[in-house]
Amino acid sequence: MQDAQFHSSISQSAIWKQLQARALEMKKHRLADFFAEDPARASDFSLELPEFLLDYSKNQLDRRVLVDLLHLAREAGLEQWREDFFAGKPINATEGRPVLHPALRGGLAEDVEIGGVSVTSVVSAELGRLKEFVVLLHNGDLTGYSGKRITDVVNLGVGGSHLGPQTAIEALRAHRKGDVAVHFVSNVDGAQLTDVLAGLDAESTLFIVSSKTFTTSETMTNARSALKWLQRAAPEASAETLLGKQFVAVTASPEAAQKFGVLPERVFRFWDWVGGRFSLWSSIGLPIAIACGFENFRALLDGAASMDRHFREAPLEANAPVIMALLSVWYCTFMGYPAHAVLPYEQALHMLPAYLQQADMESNGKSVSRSGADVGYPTGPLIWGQTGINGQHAFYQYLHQSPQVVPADFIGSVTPGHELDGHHEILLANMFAQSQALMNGVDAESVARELSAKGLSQEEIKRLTPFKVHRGGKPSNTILLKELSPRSLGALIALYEHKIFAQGVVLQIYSFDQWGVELGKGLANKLEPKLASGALEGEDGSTVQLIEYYRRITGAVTPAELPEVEVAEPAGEQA
Ligand SMILES: O=P(O)(O)OC[C@H]1O[C@](O)(CO)[C@@H](O)[C@@H]1O
Repeated sequence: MQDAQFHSSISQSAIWKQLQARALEMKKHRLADFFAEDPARASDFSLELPEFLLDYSKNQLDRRVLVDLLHLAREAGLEQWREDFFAGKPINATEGRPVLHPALRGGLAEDVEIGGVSVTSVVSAELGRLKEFVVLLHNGDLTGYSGKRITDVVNLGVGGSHLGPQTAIEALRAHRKGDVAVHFVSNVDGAQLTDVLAGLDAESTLFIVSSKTFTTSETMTNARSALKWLQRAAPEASAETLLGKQFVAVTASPEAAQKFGVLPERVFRFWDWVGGRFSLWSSIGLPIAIACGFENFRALLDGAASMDRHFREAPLEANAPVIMALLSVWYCTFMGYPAHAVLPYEQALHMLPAYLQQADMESNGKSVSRSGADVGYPTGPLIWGQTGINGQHAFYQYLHQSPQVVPADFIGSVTPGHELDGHHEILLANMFAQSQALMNGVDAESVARELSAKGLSQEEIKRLTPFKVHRGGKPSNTILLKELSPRSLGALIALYEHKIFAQGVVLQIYSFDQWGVELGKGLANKLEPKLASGALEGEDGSTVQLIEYYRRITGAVTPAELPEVEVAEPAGEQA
């Protein structure tokens, strides 16, 4: 909506062209040399916020590029978009909605009304209900059909209705409260529900059906199977009783939840102005409040609100989410690096890469600009990763020596989340060493020196050197938390949320819709009834073959009905 005021096609702007030229120039520059050329680089290319230090000095750019990127952001109207976002304007234009997840954590400067209703007041009323429920649960006042106290909670939800809560609960291991265990089932593969239920007692298990739409087939199928499990255990109890006592719903569609049979007082709601992948701050966070206590959930919200304030108020050049967004734009769009690794050096953050995969890729994996035209440039990286130490012994080889450059975020904490001596120093030393190694590499001369010191012959040195050279020049950010707490986790996740938004604004795409996931959902619904029987006309050859194979193996149709399929001779055994 602001495009008339700012550059309507950012890739046609002079600053865009300048950045393209700068990218060619920067590719020739040795990353490690930036520090010698610019002694203040480490501190000037860093931001210290209350919860963490963001060191972005190990990136493949100099001050001029940074200035140009900030210029690009201004030309794209980022400051205006930021204002509209916090003011509750309908910036999710393809769905005609505002985007107000900051309101869930007290992150707005001023209240916003939607349909004449204050957002702040509905949020605080719902939080109050959540708190009461958690207190009842922790006090042992909630019972199952037989009167046994609820000891286990199973969250049935997928995507944003799963990843946020589980990521946060894992991250806050050291902050668990109460003795109610929380479990997650996200996959419609019945193996997961079967496994989780195998360890549980039907008399003392509560299910949370978490679904913004309350139509997601995976979640609804799991919910129906969970009810059947209860019914098998308690044939004497009515479905109404079981649903009333042992089901809770979290949804933006309360009518659908009630229709399913959940009692109105057990339906916790959120709103269509909260995107699924940004919903952990809403009632979707109920499992977090159960596992870690309401106070810790509140601290998580407060941490995120502090990042909202920073993002809202800090000038672009001192704004952590903006800087991270611009670096991502730089690599993905100008330098042509399609992937970005998230590497937590905290076991508790092991689910963060998966969480950020949804948050970032479902938001910015787009190919149409806000005008509806083909965007013509990459809009966001492929996010991947896992805990750094495990990655070091798996895929870091690729990071160090592949010709592909994969920028990375190293995330660690100064304070350990345990009491074991010596571990944390090794962990942090590894984190610092890896970003240093990726940046500096090791040249042929140094390799040869090292091999010679080991007494190798000149011939051997010559033969081995090329394999041991690390070209370096691999960029990274380091986010060093003071400690991993509910508050710092909130700030960290909100940092990435705003990075994602700012990147989308600069690249002129809509970050808050996800039409790309609808196609597959629709086709799955269409194919599901065809698995067992029915005509397959109109389906492509591969799909027909897969379904026919399925039918043959399951015996869904007699072999006589199947076309001849040539079966290849088994090949020799392979590793
Ligand atoms: O909460 P729901 O409506 O079940 O949706 C789950 C997830 O599915 C998606 O729509 C993608 O398929 C996500 O955006 C969302 O988080």
